[in-house]
Amino acid sequence: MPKVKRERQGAAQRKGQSSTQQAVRQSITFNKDFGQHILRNPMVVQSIVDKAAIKSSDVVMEIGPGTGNLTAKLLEKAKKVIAFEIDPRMVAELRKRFMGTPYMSKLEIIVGDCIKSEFPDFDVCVANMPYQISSPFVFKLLLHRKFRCAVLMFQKEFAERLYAKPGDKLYCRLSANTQLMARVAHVLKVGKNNFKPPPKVDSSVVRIEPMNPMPKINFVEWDGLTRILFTRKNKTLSAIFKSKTVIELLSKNYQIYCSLNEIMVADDFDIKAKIDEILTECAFNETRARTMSIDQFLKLLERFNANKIHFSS
Ligand SMILES: C[S@@+](CC[C@H](N)C(=O)[O-])C[C@H]1O[C@@H](n2cnc3c(N)ncnc32)[C@H](O)[C@@H]1O
Repeated sequence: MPKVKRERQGAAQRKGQSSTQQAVRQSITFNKDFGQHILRNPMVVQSIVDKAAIKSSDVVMEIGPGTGNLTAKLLEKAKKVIAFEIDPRMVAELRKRFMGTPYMSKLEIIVGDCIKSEFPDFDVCVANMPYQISSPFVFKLLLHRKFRCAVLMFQKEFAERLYAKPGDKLYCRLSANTQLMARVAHVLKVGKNNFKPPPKVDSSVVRIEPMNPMPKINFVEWDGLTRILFTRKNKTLSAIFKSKTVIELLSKNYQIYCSLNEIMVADDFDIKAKIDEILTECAFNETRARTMSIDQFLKLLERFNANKIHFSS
């Protein structure tokens, strides 16, 4: 072994690090394209695992185990850990780290992109994942539904949008979509220096618990409504539903739904009058998306759909 490697190893041993951790430190160059920022603060690792409240009967799905700092703690608690890792070099490091330990039999590694792969059955999800996949991952996870909780690290600003409340500056479509399907709580802020190499941004950990039962709604309709409202989140609903583009879209769908139900085909005037009636009945004329609660969106959607006004054709 070259002299410099032996010396580094000696220093690491004095700091009480295991030989597997040292091997990892010496052999990997981190790939920015895969968002590889290794969590190196054991206290943060422990807080994440504690918040996940893992039972000994749980299957944990981990996204992006990297060199395995979180994985090691998850394996201590869970019945099984299924880890998605896109980078084969990291997979090799993981195998090196856990090979020959009692944990290896509890660890299943899926080599590939977690966004493009089907999720296995799991109870708890834990992830310090690359921030570029945050948004598609959250939606994939929420639509998967069948899990108890997820404890996830995100870029701080993304996390803040997940749990922002109506009226908060960061409240947006992401907040409403997420909170429709889950309870989201902030767990911990994590500064850049807790990672190696340090990212350019600060991070936050959130805990997500899917609603049980999930609201029984048509998500395409929900998405259509919230998309229209949040792209104009500072405008009153009354102004939004007077806009030519919005009325054109809704009239087209209205005609389709009316003819499906063998109702006489309506013109733009009919739909405008109906929308006016609904907004007045719900007292939403002066309401703006940026202050609307999930229940208010649901109420508006229900009233629109009950009157054959749809956001998808
Ligand atoms: C921020 S690092 C975290 C590593 C480790 N969990 C930790 O906390 O130290 C993100 C990890 O996710 C992996 N990764 C990136 N994109 C991925 C994807 N689409 N699917 C699965 N893993 C991915 C990277 O290779 C990297 O190991």
